[in-house]
Amino acid sequence: MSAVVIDGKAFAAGVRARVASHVARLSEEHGVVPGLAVVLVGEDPASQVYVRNKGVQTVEAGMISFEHKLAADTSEADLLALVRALNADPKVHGILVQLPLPGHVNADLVINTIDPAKDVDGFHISNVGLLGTGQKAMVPCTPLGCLMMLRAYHGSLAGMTAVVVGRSNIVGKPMAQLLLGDSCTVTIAHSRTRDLAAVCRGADILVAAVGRPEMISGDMVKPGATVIDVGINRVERDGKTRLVGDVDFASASAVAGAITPVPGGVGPMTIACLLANTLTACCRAHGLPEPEGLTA
Ligand SMILES: Nc1nc2c(c(=O)[nH]1)N[C@@H](CN(C=O)c1ccc(C(=O)N[C@@H](CCC(=O)O)C(=O)O)cc1)CN2
Repeated sequence: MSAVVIDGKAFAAGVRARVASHVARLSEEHGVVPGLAVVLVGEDPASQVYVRNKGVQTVEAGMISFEHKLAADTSEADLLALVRALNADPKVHGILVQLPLPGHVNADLVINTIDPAKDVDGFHISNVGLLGTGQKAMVPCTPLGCLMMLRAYHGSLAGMTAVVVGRSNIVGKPMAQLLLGDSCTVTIAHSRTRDLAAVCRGADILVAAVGRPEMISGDMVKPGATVIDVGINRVERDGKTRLVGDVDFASASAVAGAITPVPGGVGPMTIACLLANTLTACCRAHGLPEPEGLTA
């Protein structure tokens, strides 16, 4: 293996520490404490773990955590009523509805009912539009985390060729917008891209967000490229469940210049950036200066 392994766990700890020190100053100097409300509908085991970790890390950062755990058969109308109540609550600066939602609920409707200023996931159509037009937005946490790590590793990204494999609203599309905003030349590739391997081999920065275990192999990586693996896939190996990314780490790390592992790469940055977004939303709500280096 020749690639530098980018330690997302350590990087995320640094982001959380910076958030915590800004939160402490906010409370001392202005008497303001950021509040994050997380809504979980149902009992999906992975979602339960993510929501628990969000609550713990919110409190560790000195913020207030409001958890709303609703039964899987909660009606769409009741969920919308809760979102509207959180919109109106001045102690709540950030609102996150954990995805996926049960099938009987219209996820787009729920997300678009969140006050865009409190939409710390950055999924509301207003924030999507603001990001796409280069205006001040709430930025989705996972792509924001990837951008922070890329900036820290490279300094300027200007002029680099970036390929994002995956076109989801949560990761692929906002990631491409952020890289474009940092003056990369960006291609969004996907499962129907012709000669995907050749497209990927053109990338100085290769972001894999396809949701297919170990699909990106070393022969698809340009020598020296930076590979960011957003995938979180649970697979059965030798009778055990293992977590793997969308990148085949063994072969890709032999070719890449730098690579994020799974676990311990992009994943921990998702919650760290959620805390950063909650702090940003709180500062904006109170007309206070935003924390530097924690936004796009
Ligand atoms: N409303 C949202 N729902 C979901 C989001 C989101 O950003 N907003 N993202 C994912 C889940 N997610 C946070 O919600 C999340 C995923 C992964 C991790 C993480 O730290 N992963 C670890 C491994 C953890 C494990 O063992 O499972 C890693 O990669 O090292 C944090 C948060 C879907 N839903």
